[in-house]
Amino acid sequence: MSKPTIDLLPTSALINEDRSPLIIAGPCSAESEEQVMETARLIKEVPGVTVYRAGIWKPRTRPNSFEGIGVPGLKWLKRVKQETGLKVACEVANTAQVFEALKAGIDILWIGARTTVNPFTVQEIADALRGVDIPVLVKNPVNPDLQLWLGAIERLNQAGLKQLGGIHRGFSTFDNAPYRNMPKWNSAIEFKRLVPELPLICDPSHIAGNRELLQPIAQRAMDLAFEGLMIETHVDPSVALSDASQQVTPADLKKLLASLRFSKVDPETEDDHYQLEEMRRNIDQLDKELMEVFARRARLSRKIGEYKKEHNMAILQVKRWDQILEDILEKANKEGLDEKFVRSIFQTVHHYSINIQTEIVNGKADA
Ligand SMILES: O=C(O)C(=O)C[C@]1(C(=O)O)C=C[C@@H](O)C=C1
Repeated sequence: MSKPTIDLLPTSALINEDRSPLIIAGPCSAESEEQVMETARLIKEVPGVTVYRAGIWKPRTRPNSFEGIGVPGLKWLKRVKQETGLKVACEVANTAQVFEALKAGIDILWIGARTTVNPFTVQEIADALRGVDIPVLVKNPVNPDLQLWLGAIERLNQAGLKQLGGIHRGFSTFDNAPYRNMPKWNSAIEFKRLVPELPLICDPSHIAGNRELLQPIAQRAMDLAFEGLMIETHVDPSVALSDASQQVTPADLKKLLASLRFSKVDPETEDDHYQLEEMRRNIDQLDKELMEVFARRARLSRKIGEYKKEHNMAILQVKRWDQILEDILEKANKEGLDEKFVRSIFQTVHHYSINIQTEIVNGKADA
């Protein structure tokens, strides 16, 4: 996947000056003025939180559930801003909502996962924001499609928005257990590799779907050098009108944040990392050796492919493959390597070998 160029401001409301993680907290939905204000007063006391979030319009899967308080809730967010000094953020999903949010002086907007999937809507939102200098966070689309996610960010950027960021809220797949949305950390890592300049915030609440998993997910995000966290926080989650099981109290948010290990992002800025450099050179050497071994294996597979063609033999030799895998896993076990890891590598290697031979035998690779 080619790396897109996103033109961002060097400083933005989405990046803390000291590069500490941006912490966004607040209820899933604004429900009443009292709930919004009470939650905000308590969140204000949680160290690290600088942005208050609340859903004003809620895209619900089924009708007849709470779909958000709508425009009146914006006034409450304005009050939060005035009385606590926290920045305020809400989701927008169409142009009418964009205009209302801008009118109310909302500081940060975000685009939800169900909106990111639709380039028409994203383009309409981008057009509505043309010429407005407001930070916008874009949640990943529901499906694990990085191009769609990047495309939404590019649309906003091309409309002149230069304070942008992503929110990783997990992906909906066939089997999400034990999560509400699969984190697919590899996709997040690939996203970071493609747009390293773009701040990436993790939303453990929507990945987890329950309070219990929040801490390990948030820790993983910090270990993967995410630039921030968005955590749904409600003064009393037991009576929340939406997503009750994934919200925490401000007191629990404080405990959760205090439990996290925040590591230094870029060790290369330090002078004294000879040992690390030495180990990295060794890793680079091993990777080179792995490549050479893969190349030798591929050449052998090609030769076997030619032999199979000549002797009209089937490409897949299932007994042999079964034996190879069994031997490899036994060896992996002895070496103390994770079986799942080794199995998936060798399945990929075998699949590649089958493709090489298919091209030789049939003149084209399979899917
Ligand atoms: O042993 C063979 O017949 C091979 O072609 C090698 C190989 C492999 O790459 O491991 C490839 C295809 C077969 O299904 C089994 C094994």
